[in-house]
Amino acid sequence: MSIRIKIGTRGSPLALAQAKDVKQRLINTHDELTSEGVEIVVIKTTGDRILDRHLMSAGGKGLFTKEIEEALLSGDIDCAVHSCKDMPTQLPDGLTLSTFLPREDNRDVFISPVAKSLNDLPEGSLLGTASLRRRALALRQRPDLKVVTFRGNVQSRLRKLEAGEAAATFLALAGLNRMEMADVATERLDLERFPPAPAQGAVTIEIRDDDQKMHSFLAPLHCSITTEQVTAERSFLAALDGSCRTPIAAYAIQEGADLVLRGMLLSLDGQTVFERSMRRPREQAEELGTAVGEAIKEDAGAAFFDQLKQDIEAAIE
Ligand SMILES: NCc1[nH]cc(CCC(=O)O)c1CC(=O)O
Repeated sequence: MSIRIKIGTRGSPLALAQAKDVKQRLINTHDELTSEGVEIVVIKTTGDRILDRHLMSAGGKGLFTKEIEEALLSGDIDCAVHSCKDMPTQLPDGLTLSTFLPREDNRDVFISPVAKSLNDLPEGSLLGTASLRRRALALRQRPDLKVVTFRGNVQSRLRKLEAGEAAATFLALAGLNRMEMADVATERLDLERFPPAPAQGAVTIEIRDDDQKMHSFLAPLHCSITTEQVTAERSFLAALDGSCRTPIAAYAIQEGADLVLRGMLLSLDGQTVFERSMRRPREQAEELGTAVGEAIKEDAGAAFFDQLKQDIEAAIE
């Protein structure tokens, strides 16, 4: 009997590259599965339609997953492939992130036609980014820069840069690698100086949580190292702010039997930075994320969060 699987995904070139990668991995690990047996179903999300407003004023991360999750719950698709960093920390009832693929490089890159590095940008240059984290990290180093919101997929952001709408932008190296476009990067930013978003560089597969068959079917694709890292990073995010309206960075790495998580919270102008690094046994990834998040929350204090909220509301259109 032939197997048929429907994989749901957004339609951006990056999302399609990731869905095709999952399809290929499934075919490689399941002899009984043919290319015709796997259908990639492109689903347009609210987030893809809203291009005129800042994402966060329109409602945040869930906008890119809502329609896909509805298709999953209704049985129109069997699984959904996502960039893990775009996933809200809370999923709808009945759904779960069952599988994490081996992680790509999680660093950000700096891209500019006019400067070799962030430090080399002319005084007062325009930076194009919609990410509060990238904005804060850049301003921390270069408070003289001005920020303009860059939305849309990787290709459209690069077109805006080309058209001179900003002097520089930042992108995730992972996405560029997956689209074989890493040569557009001007400078690779190191993790210490420019820490990534929680879960950056990881692809995850979402399924119905009672779908044992799909869970076992996807098992050969699962990477436990990535799962530990991403679990710690997302639990850090959840402890601080599940809504992603916060300039937050985090990355976890294994050191022997331990997992070490570095988390960072910044003011929008990058001039105030709270950071913590903690270690726990690898099987306590979730607790590690919570501990780092709680510690930073306490360091920052309620007044910091009140001010941050005001700054963000004033900054986004
Ligand atoms: N928000 C869009 C998004 N979601 C995931 C990636 C990159 C791929 C990844 O982090 O896995 C990107 C583009 C970018 O930030 O450059």
